[in-house]
Amino acid sequence: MLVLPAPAKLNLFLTITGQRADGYHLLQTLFQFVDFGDTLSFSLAPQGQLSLIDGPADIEPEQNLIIKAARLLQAHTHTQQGAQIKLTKRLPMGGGLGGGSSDAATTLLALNHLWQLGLTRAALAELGLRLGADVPVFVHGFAAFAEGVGEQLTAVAPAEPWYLILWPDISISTAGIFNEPELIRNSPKLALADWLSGSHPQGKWRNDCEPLVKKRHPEVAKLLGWLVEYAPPRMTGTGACIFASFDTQQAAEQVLAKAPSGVSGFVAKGCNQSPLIRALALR
Ligand SMILES: C[C@@](CO)(OP(=O)(O)O)[C@H](O)COP(=O)(O)OP(=O)(O)OC[C@H]1O[C@@H](n2ccc(N)nc2=O)[C@H](O)[C@@H]1O
Ligand SMILES: Nc1ncnc2c1ncn2[C@@H]1O[C@H](COP(=O)(O)OP(=O)(O)O)[C@@H](O)[C@H]1O
Repeated sequence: MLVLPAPAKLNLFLTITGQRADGYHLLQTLFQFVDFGDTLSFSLAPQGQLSLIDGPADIEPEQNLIIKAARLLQAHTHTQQGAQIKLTKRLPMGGGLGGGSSDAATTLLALNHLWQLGLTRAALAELGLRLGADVPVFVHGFAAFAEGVGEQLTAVAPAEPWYLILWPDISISTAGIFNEPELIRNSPKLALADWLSGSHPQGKWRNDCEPLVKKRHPEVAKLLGWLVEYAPPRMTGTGACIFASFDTQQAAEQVLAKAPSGVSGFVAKGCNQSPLIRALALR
């Protein structure tokens, strides 16, 4: 049996610089992983059979990105092999932590290993992009400045602080936010060096989705207003998760312990190499 993590990602900043003809948005974002997420277990099954244990009840197995990733790999390689996959879900869905995309990436890497397919990381990332714009960064597993729809990656090494990650009890649809006419879509496109030196005119840690999400989801605005009393808060992706960085685990835990009722969260360490890649390298 192969047991592997599917870590969360944070968008340390995120701007939208335009839109493609197919409707997808052009982004500039900084992805970093944290050492907390879902866990997946894989064992071999005969005759191409695929099954998922403990998938979220509100997602049909065939709609789950885990099964979609496995089927895509089967179709691409014509393998006759199957798998039984068990999911331990810890990340909130629709939280901007990329849990579904991370589950898909872990599935692609795990089954490539288990089925001995020999596909390269680049080939798996290309397949993954068909499942979601966020999948390639999880397949490559290095902290990255991303452009395009989030798939053009440049490795970077931002500081690795402790993060407090919090969310109100809501789920936000990524497609819903990207479909809103009011969304900021014309941020200036900056060179990576300018981003890193903090010379963005609208602030180094900007997230263009935040003003709209705050307007549509007052719970997020309220939580950002609460966290700012302790540390500068940011939002990841299209929300609903918000986060702040701390020098120590203890400092982050102390704020978590004071979180208002109805708010969930965890403390995790930022990591520039994904826990998934680390776990695979140790095998
Ligand atoms: C916004 C980001 C930032 O990291 O994070 P999340 O908030 O979802 O975690 C991602 O780009 C999300 O990636 P992912 O969640 O894989 O999105 P997808 O499934 O590919 O797309 C969902 C929908 O969002 C819109 N979409 C997504 C990405 C993008 N660059 N432009 C878009 O317009 C499209 O309408 C698409 O139908
Ligand atoms: N294994 C999975 N885990 C989470 N969400 C999944 C999964 N498979 C499909 N989905 C769908 O993908 C959507 C986006 O999920 P997720 O990646 O967790 O959030 P976000 O894109 O906001 O970071 C969910 O609302 C759900 O409908």
